[in-house]
Amino acid sequence: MPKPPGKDKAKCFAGVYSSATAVREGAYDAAASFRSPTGCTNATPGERDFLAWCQEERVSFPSSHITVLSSTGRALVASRAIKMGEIVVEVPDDAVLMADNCSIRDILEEEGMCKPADDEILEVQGLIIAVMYEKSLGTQSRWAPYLNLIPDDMTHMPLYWKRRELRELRGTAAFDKMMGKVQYPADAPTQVPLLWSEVVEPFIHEHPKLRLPTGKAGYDLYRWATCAVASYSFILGDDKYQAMVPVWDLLNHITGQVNVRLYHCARRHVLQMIATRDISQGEELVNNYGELSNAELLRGYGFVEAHNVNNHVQVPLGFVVRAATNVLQKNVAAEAGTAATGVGARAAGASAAVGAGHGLPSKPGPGVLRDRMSARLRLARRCGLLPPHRVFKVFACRAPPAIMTALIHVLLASDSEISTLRSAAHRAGMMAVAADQCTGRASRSKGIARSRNERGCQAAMQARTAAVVAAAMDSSDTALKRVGLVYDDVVQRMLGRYSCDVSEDKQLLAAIGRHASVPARMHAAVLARMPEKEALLSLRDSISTVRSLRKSLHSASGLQCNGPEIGGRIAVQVAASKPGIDCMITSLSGERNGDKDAPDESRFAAAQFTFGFKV
Ligand SMILES: C[S@@+](CC[C@H](N)C(=O)[O-])C[C@H]1O[C@@H](n2cnc3c(N)ncnc32)[C@H](O)[C@@H]1O
Repeated sequence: MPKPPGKDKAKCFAGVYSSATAVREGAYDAAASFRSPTGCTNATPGERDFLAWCQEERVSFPSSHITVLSSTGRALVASRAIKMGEIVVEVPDDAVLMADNCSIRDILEEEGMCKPADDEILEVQGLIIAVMYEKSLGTQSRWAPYLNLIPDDMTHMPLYWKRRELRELRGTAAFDKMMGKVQYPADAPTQVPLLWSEVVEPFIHEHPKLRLPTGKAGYDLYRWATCAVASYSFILGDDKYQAMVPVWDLLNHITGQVNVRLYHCARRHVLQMIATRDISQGEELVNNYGELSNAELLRGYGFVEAHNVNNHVQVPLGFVVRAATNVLQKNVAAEAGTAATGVGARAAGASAAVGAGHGLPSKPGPGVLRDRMSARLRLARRCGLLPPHRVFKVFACRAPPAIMTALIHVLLASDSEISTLRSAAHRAGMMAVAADQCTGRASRSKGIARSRNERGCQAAMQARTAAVVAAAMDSSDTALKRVGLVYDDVVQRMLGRYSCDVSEDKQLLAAIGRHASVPARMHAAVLARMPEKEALLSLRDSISTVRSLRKSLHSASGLQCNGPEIGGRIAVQVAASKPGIDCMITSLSGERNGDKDAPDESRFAAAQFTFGFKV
């Protein structure tokens, strides 16, 4: 069960939003089409200058114009019907603003803030300083008309929210990321006060000739530039150049409605936006900022959506490890208690039974448990069970990622189970490499160039992953019950971090639906945090029985892989330890290599495939 919110949390919620003075009736038109409570940009005074600047810089968007829409605010809209494949925006390479081409490029380079910097975070800070400097030059900057179009007012971004308002985001991915608690910290805004005091303020002091403001004025400019880079910049090309791209950045994001794609024409040195379908006159040109949840949209862009299929909750790896440690500890304690009172393990109930066979001393010190978890995490890493950026994404109404369940299984495994798992994974990896070498030779003889090493490693990793997932599927009901206890612990802890529970969020949204006036930031916070809680509650449902847990492994939703399918398949079949369990490829897509006589799956040169399990 989730921890009920403490008194202080309930008070904070009720005091601010439910009091008669705060909730005014009639200021919200729920019947109108959705408009994010925060973030819709207004027109800015400099639009005419910007259009003249675009002409000078040969930035063109002949089939569209800037307007302000009631649903998304300022936007780029088709002035006439646009055909699929038409170029709708063209920006010469040298019109973009980057750390590498700004007026203080040499200084930024000397300071290690241009590409390639030692740390990705410094590259982002390099662009932020470039934007600060160009902005501070005023009309002297080559990009002045462009920078003037970026709103001066960025207060929709949570970076400007008051502490009390930020508390409403507690528990969300937005909050954790802003605080630098989870995920890779490079992309802004994250740890802003820290980066200001450790990177940017010292830079300003060391370069007084640049006349960048210091103190509060300096921090204000830094905070604005951070928001501008977070919500208006792009990452270009394989080299991942962080850049401000005029006009490209006038497009809003609407999940599922993207109608352009981005392209770099190296021959003509221009960045292009190309229509991906026919677009009618008056229709908004829509970009895709990524598969982002409301919490992520809010942190990075300051807006939220009404219905966002990308909503999910991010479960930090650390939570899973801590929960597994707790479950182990409780089981050891329960067993010790059982032994002391002489009650049989069966009579002591599930708790003691699920701890059986962990092979730990009756009172393991924190060091013992830590070492044990570290060893299991090393195996998990080798088997591809650690998620990107150390967070698992869990969606409502979808099974939890199979690799998350498999990881918990590994974390709880006894020493003897671990050695069996290790050798199964090793065998699977070896088989994958061997199989890959065969298919690699065949592919090369057909003139398909692929990096053998890379493919081999990828195939081995996938096979090891499949082997440990297969082992988790194959484990006893008792072992899966242990996994369920860890999930319960994770869900409970995560739900306990929010400022209130989901029913309070629902009440608030219902009040908004009844035309109650609620502060915009509060409304946005609810739309960011409620789907996360719903995903956690749905996770709890989907792991409530051993059967559903087993099913979640069968769905193998975390096992979508890119790479050579043959190696994966053979190794997976070898890895399945019990007769009757077979792993097969359930879907294939990719580039066909043209060999009509080859078996079905080998006809794909670099395929995307999904492992499925058949029991
Ligand atoms: C890259 S800019 C897009 C252009 C921006 N509307 C403008 O006129 O300057 C990103 C910002 O646009 C706004 N935005 C983008 N998509 C939105 C949406 N679906 N609803 C509301 N605001 C949106 C947010 O303020 C976001 O920070």
